[in-house]
Amino acid sequence: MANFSNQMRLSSTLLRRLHQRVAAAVNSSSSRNFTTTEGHRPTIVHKRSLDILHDPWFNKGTAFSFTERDRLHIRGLLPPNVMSFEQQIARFMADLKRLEVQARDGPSDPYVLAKWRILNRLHDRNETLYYKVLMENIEEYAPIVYTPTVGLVCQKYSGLFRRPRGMYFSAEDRGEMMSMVYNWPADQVDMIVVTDGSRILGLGDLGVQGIGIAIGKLDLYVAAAGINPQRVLPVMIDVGTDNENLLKDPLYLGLQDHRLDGEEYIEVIDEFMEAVFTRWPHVIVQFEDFQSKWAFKLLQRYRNNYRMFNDDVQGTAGVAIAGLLGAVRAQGRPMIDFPKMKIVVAGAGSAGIGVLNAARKTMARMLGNTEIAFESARSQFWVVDAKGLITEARENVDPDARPFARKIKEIERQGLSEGATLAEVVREVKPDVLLGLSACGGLFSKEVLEALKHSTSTRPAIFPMSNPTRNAECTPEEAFSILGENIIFASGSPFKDVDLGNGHVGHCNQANNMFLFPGIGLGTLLSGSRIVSDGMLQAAAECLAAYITEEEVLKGIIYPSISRIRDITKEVAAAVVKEAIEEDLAEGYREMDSRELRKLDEAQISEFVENNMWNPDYPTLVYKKD
Ligand SMILES: NC(=O)c1ccc[n+]([C@@H]2O[C@H](COP(=O)([O-])OP(=O)(O)OC[C@H]3O[C@@H](n4cnc5c(N)ncnc54)[C@H](O)[C@@H]3O)[C@@H](O)[C@H]2O)c1
Ligand SMILES: O=C(O)C[C@H](O)C(=O)O
Ligand SMILES: [Mg+2]
Repeated sequence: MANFSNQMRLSSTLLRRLHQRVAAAVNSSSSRNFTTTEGHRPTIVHKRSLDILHDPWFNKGTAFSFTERDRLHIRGLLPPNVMSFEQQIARFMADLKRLEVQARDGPSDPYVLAKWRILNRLHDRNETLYYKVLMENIEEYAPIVYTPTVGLVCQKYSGLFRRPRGMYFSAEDRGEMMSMVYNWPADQVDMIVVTDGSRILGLGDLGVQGIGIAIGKLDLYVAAAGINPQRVLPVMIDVGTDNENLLKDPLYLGLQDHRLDGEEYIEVIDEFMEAVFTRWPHVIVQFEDFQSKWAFKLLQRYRNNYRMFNDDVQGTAGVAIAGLLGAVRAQGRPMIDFPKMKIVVAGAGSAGIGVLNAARKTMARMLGNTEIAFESARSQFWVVDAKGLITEARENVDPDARPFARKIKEIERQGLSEGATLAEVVREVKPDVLLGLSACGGLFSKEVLEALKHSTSTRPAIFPMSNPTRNAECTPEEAFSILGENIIFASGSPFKDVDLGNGHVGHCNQANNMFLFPGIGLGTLLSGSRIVSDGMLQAAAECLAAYITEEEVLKGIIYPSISRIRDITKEVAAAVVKEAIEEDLAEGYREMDSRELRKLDEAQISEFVENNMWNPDYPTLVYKKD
């Protein structure tokens, strides 16, 4: 008994001391005061902006009200849906429970998400270490921070969201963006990747959750292009969502309204562009995963006035051209034979049309760049979308696809008609290349691949370029097992090489715009070009095509391994700088003004690029009072 009461006395003394210590700490702290339990006196804080969000004592995350967000300069630094405490708890619990469900789904699912979470926490804690880890293990972790896992992350973003990253501009922020942009703490921003979340990979409309793709792309900007991580900005423009599940989901972090459309939509994007280019006149804006309907329109609207490009339209086109030229070489033929290739493309969205336009232009250039050459190149393509083969007989054909609609007479001679299935088209056309940008997993079915056996090519090429993995039009196992080893295989998401037995290996290339966009961005930045010209994009694609040696190409290797991404990015950036100088677009970067730039030879341009790439090393820190 005596012992027990002694213990009680001891613990109450301890408690009292603890209280005294906390009270003393609170009183002596200059930045932290606490509300007393009695009443609702405000807490005085001496911080604003990200410092508040990064302080576990004060941070309320998505529960900050709009007036508080304005008061504390954090408007735009959080997703727009203000959540209650109860909703926050429900979101956290749903995420925790989901992990248990996934653990029963199969071994790979929880594994990749768990890796993403661990990497993400490191990203929040120590960026230098994060990028060091990513760069030194790029083959292993690019598929986690980028395609395909980033797709899963976007799908589950409401649950995974912890510390905000990047900026959110929403339809509710109309009229406010010019001031909101100053809430971002960095005075210099080199690269913005922006999405409206309307077509994330092949996963459709993911609304505000699409911010994950902008973050993933910028990870590659840092790791591959050496853009300083303090100068990248992922942006989500939340104009609502047409995803019915998200509209109903009480835990969704974005605006729960249908998407803005027409003029209203354009006004929001215009306002965003004006705001970011006002604060950072030299920034480069990469448009990412906008639905096709807007991808082309916005590109045309901004490309002559702003430093911007659309990765899905232009980056993908360049990567595909490089691969197609590789596929010609892999047959032991010279690149100049490219205009003879018969190409079937499944998918006529932003990516498919981007590839078709660029391939047609490349063919025309090789044929002398005349009107006739451009016209005749058109007949090398057969385009199949969700409604089948596109012909001139199609009603309401999308204006961007119209130039590729086949003439009825032509296709009748080939035994085809409007809306013919992909298998029918492949059977009749016997193409050299079958390229998929349809977001339709398994589209290259057994029947389609069997039909490709009759290709007139000595080494047909199969490009199931849709992402993520589940959306790939076929797997390498399916392609190699049906068509044998004498093919070229290139997919958008990574696959492992296939063991074909007897020491033979079916090589899996990754045909992903990651081999171009970081170099296009870096080259544009360092050249100081005011726009991203067709010539600069073409130079980037040609550089990628030339990067692969004759020996590799004959082995079926038409893209570099991702382990070489930093090196190829440096080369691509140098090619872009060179082209910008030749086109007289280069205005220079920092002390390297346009005159100095023009004096550089090829080797010096490469050196200039390399010297301006950020490396993850710890600098020495010294404290200095403001
Ligand atoms: N590998 C890369 O670098 C890369 C780059 C960009 C886009 N992509 C992928 O390409 C895919 C498409 O992107 P998008 O922006 O063009 O999308 P989108 O939605 O604009 O276009 C999809 C197109 O596929 C067509 N389609 C749908 N079902 C079809 C079917 N059964 N048969 C034939 N066509 C069909 C649609 O009619 C449409 O024309 C996505 O999965 C995306 O991840 C890959
Ligand atoms: O994000 C990728 O992996 C490639 C491409 O931009 C896509 O939209 O699929
Ligand atoms: Mg994309």
